[in-house]
Amino acid sequence: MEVTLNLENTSSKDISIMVDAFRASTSITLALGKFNEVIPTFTPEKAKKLAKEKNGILAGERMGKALEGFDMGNSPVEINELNTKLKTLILTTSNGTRILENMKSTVLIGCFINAKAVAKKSLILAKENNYNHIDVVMAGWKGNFAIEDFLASGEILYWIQKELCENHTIGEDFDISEYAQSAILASRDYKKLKEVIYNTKSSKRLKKLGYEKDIELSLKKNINNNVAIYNEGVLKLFK
Ligand SMILES: O=C(O)[C@H](CS(=O)(=O)O)OP(=O)(O)O
Ligand SMILES: [Mg+2]
Repeated sequence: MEVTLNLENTSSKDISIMVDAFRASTSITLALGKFNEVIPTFTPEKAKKLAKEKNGILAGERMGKALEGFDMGNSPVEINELNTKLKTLILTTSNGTRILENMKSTVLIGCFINAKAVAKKSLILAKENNYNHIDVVMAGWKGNFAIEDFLASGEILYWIQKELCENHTIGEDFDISEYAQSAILASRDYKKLKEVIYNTKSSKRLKKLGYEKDIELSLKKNINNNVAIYNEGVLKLFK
């Protein structure tokens, strides 16, 4: 079993865990507690068209700001407070949903709030399908490194490493890349982690737009067991 970490593009044909802590992964994870399915689109135009066809809630942002004519932006707090009978959420975001387009492996969605759950599910999926490569893929910001995704990936990788160490021998049965090991090490001091993330460009941009509560919620560790799996263009709960 090979466990790696990448930015934006996956190196695995087996399993990729897309990590966009602020905010697409957190939004999708919480949305699957409200909706049967989340359909990510790569453009706002496609999102509008699909929302009509599917009679779904239309959610999306660019640069953090809710898109004109949409029902809502990409706020996990707002998604969590939704009260709707509709069963489909259409979501288009600047980074997280966009990078799904090029992923040819089985894709799970990870973030701080479901880190332990997505780590466990990825190993179950690997075992069931005889997969040998789990790649954690940071969404970043417009192709650039974003520390919140690095540290959220570190939390997910910590649980993958813990599970593997309990049942296997490192270096013989599995290998964790040095990049992935760096994320695990960097994510261990939770107090320091929150301090650093609250002062990032992403946090400053979201605070300026009035989304401070999204930052707070997205940084909570392991409060939710929803794990989304991406199949034929649709995100559903991986049961
Ligand atoms: O909606 C978000 O939080 C971000 C946009 S930005 O980084 O705030 O500009 O999109 P995401 O695709 O969730 O990273
Ligand atoms: Mg983001």
